[in-house]
Amino acid sequence: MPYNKELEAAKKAVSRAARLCQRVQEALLQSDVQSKSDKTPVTVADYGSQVLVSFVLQKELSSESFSMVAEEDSGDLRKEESSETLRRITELVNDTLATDGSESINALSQEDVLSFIDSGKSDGGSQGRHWVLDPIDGTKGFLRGGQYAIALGMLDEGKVVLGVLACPNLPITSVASNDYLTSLDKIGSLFFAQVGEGTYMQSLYGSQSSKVHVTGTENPEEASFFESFEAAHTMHDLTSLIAKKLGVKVPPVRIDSQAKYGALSRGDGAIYMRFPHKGYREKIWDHAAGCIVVTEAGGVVTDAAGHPLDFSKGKHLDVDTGIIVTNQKLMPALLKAVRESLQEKSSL
Ligand SMILES: Nc1ncnc2c1ncn2[C@@H]1O[C@H](COP(=O)(O)O)[C@@H](O)[C@H]1OP(=O)(O)O
Ligand SMILES: [Mg+2]
Ligand SMILES: [Mg+2]
Ligand SMILES: [Mg+2]
Repeated sequence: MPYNKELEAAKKAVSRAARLCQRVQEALLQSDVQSKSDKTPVTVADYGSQVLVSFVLQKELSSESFSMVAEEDSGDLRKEESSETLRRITELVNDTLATDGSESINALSQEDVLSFIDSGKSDGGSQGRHWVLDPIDGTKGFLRGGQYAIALGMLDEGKVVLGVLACPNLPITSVASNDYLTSLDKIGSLFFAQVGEGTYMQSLYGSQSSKVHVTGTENPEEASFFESFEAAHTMHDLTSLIAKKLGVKVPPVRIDSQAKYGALSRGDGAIYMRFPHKGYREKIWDHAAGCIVVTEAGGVVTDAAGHPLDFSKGKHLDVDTGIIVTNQKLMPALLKAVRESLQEKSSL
């Protein structure tokens, strides 16, 4: 398969980054939380995860040219007041690499750490290959001890051709209802897909993978839907109006991050809706990996007008109003419910 080598490197990279994130989540200290200039929480784990993914990909694929579009940059970390944070990230990255133990490497210096973060500075686009990384997607979920994902995709000529989602807190069995919050099942799911080859899932700690499919349901009354946990990230009133019009009976399952795409790809729920508040612009790293994981599992991802997502335009995704995800059978009815709800809302 054309992207096998890249897929193996991507799985290795996100699995390592997931271990680093778990260590930080377990020992989450107030001092690990910083604020970027846009006021979103960013932790040593976001930076550390980006360093590890970047490091592993470049090491495993050393013969290929490397371009990556990633969420974090080193600007704030280069400021004097961040020297303790930079020291902690460097220590965390080196400890994670050392406890992995699979190969001997020289410890990374603080300068190496900054430069691995900055190797995610590409703008992507419609030509050549570009990795697309969200080192921690769902930072708010991460800080709350909830769901988050390390999301890594690859673009080739503007199309997403592979995607890997590590979801360290997602049970490997279904999260079809809000009971997942108290699930005692084994947690840690890894989803991966490459174009034309389907989507697979395995435990984050095992190698046995199995093919997954979106649900085949045609009946909205049986369909459950996923949406953001955070009300600031999606209009919960709009999604509940759409769900009502469609005939969905069960309450929404609220999960942080692209773990929603993973859960949908294995049929835990049938619909994912995301309608950010006015003025928010979507980024490619928030959807690239999730999008291919769902489409290769038989699902459909479009904007509110039914257009496929276009990842070839740089860092941003320009979508009409919001993003909707479901299976092929339910999509026509979902699009109709979305259209009617948006009209109703705009006439209020
Ligand atoms: N105001 C906002 N509206 C919508 N999405 C946001 C907003 N602020 C941050 N995000 C991003 O939304 C995604 C999480 O959405 P959710 O968990 O609700 O599905 C994350 O990528 C998060 O960024 P980040 O990667 O920094 O956590
Ligand atoms: Mg962020
Ligand atoms: Mg994100
Ligand atoms: Mg992030």
